Formats: sequence, C-alpha cells, structure tokens
Amino acid sequence: MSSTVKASPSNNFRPKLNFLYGGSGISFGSRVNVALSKPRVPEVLCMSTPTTTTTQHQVTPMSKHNDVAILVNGCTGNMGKAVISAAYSAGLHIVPVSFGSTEEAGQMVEVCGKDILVHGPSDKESVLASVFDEHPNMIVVDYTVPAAVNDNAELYSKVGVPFVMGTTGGDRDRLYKIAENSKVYAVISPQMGKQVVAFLATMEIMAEQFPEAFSGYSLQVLESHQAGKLDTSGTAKAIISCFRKLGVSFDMDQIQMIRDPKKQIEMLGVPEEHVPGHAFHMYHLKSPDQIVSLKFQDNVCGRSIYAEGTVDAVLFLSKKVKSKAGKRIYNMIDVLREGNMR
Ligand SMILES: NC(=O)C1=CN([C@@H]2O[C@H](COP(=O)(O)OP(=O)(O)OC[C@H]3O[C@@H](n4cnc5c(N)ncnc54)[C@H](OP(=O)(O)O)[C@@H]3O)[C@@H](O)[C@H]2O)C=CC1
Ligand SMILES: O=C(O)C1=N[C@H](C(=O)O)C[C@H](O)C1
Repeated sequence: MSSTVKASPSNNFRPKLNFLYGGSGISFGSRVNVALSKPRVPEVLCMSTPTTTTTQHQVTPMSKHNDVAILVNGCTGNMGKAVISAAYSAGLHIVPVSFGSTEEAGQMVEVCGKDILVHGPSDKESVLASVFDEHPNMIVVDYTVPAAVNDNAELYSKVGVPFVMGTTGGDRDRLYKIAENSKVYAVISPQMGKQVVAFLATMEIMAEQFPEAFSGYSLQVLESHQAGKLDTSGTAKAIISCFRKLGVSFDMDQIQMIRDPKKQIEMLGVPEEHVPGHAFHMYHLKSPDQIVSLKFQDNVCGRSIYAEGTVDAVLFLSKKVKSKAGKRIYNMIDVLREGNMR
C-alpha cells in the first residue's frame, strides 16, 4: 500500500501580522498510508518537483543547497511534512530516515513523494550515528511532541549531530543545558516564523531599553491553536518574559488557551479552513486606572511561515558548522540578524 500526502493550498497562506494599538534507512519495512494512521489537516502542498536522483539513503533535488542534508524527526506530523516540502523546494537533501514509537518502527511513510523509513526507540542512537556518518553535513530538524524534547535533544547531542529544535515544551532549561554541555551546534526556538520572530526581537529590545516601562500595568494573554496542540504556546511564553522585564506581573498559567473550533471561528475570526492549522496570539496591556490600553496581536494561518523559517535556520546552522563558529547555541533572532529575513 503506498501512501499519499495530499496537496492543500493552505500551507501557502501568507501570515497576517497585526500590531494593534487600541482595538533517516538501515533496513526497510512495511509502507503505510500516513493519512490512514492519523488524519492530519491541512495536508502539505509539495511546492515543486525538482529533478531527483535517489539512492538508498538520500533523495537529492538538483539545486544550490544540495550539499546540506536534513533529517526531519516527526516526519508524519503537520510540521514535519511542511518542513520536508519547504526543504525539498529549497533543494536540500532529505535523508529518508525518521524516528517514532515502537509501533511505528519499520514503517515506510511517503511524504512529498519521498519514502521515509521510521525507526523505533530501541535502535535510534545507532541508526542516527550511522546516518550521520554517511551524511556528515546533516542537520536534524525536530518537530515532535513536548514530551520528547529532552530525550531527543539528548540523542542528537550524544551523537553530536547539529539540530534545529522547533518543538515546544519539555524542560527548556534542561534542553539548553544538554545542548551546551555537549558542545553540539543547535538553533532552538519556539517560533520559527521570521516575521513573528522580528516582533519578539522588538519586544526584547523594548524590555532591554525600557525596563519597568509598564510597571503596574495588567496583562491579558490569549492564544488560539488547532485542537491537537498539546501545550501552551511557547511563543506566548517568550513574549510574556519580555512583558515581565517591562514590569508586568504575570504567571504563565494565566494564559488563556483556546482550542475549541467553534470559539475560534466565532470569537476570534479564525478562517474555517485554517482551524486545523493556525496560531493567533493576543496580548492586552491595561494601565492601573484602565484608561490606557495597548494591544499586540499576531495571527498566523497555515504553517509555511514556520517551514520556510526552519529551512533558513538549517542553512544558517550549516554555515556555522562549516565555519567552526565559536558560538554553538543560537535562536531565530540570531538567524534574522545574519540577514536571513526573506
Ligand atoms: N517553532 C515553531 O515555529 C513551531 C513549533 N511547533 C511545535 O512543533 C511541535 C510539533 O507540531 P505539529 O507538527 O503541529 O504536531 P503533530 O502532532 O502534527 O506532529 C508531531 C509528530 O511527532 C511524532 N512523534 C511523537 N513522539 C515522537 C518521538 N518520540 N520521536 C519522533 N516522533 C514523535 C508524532 O507521531 P504520532 O502522531 O504517531 O505520535 C507526530 O507525527 C509542537 O511542539 C508544536 O508546538 C509547531 C509549529 C511551529
Ligand atoms: O503548535 C503550533 O502550531 C505552534 N507552536 C508554536 C508555539 O507553541 O508557540 C509556534 C506557533 O504558535 C505554532
């Protein structure tokens, strides 16, 4: 049975960003149909189909970036598929290996016309080491689940393979410690959409230059994502850290999470076709006497903004590895600062 990842125009949707003031193969197994194992909507549109050469462990589009190889962990997930599509369009090698649960081990999945072999937890370290040996220019991209963040970072760090961690959640302090202690190269960011990252950078600058500027102000934070999102928004947490430096008192558990499609459409105006893939963040500051109000909002529909940013992060990290840069742990603001704002 061969699997097909159907095209959907939704991943091409341009983000709307508002700032409102006021209002992976060592052996081969069975092939599965990704769509049958778990419905994931919206599906990925494979943007282009460059000429390819295929060997056992690599699928090679003909392009300027084909000296960079990526292994996407979580390849059957929404972001995994979006990244494979964007990376393929950019001409990166897609290493046809990924990792998953014991039940998924040995399954061959097809994403954007590429057969990717999923390995289980038991042999992940030996498989990754072997693949890295075969592709020394490889970077792992992780879009899995919050509960896997720390173990996965430990795996990449132990093998020494550079990684881009897009997955949110887990123990973030531990994540940084694991990466720093191993001296591995990594880009870690809960937000890969560069325009949203530019907003985050602006907030960091504001917090640095005007500490306590909003002292006494109250803050209301609301974030809306597809119902399958397991954790509270990592982006919201990063922005709130800036508001705290600006003098605002706010606990992360005060974040209002909206996961109900009805509310998303009726209250927030999420376009119905983007209910399965959107990220809206709203931050509302009010003065102690309630007479001054500031609102910041970013509304992203689809996932292309993150997939494209991830490809830029991979290219950025690849350069850092090649140049043997002294600094090893980066975030997306570092990627923007290098002029990767396209
Ligand atoms: N940094 C950024 O800009 C962005 C970050 N994200 C974050 O990325 C993560 C993934 O999001 P999304 O793709 O929407 O989620 P999905 O649920 O669509 O995909 C997660 C995938 O990870 C797989 N998986 C689960 N556990 C493991 C494991 N231990 N090893 C390998 N694969 C595993 C799942 O398989 P199965 O279903 O079989 O369990 C699934 O295929 C989330 O944390 C999300 O918040 C999302 C968008 C942007
Ligand atoms: O799960 C998502 O979809 C997203 N996760 C990230 C987060 O938690 O902030 C980034 C974006 O919001 C999309």
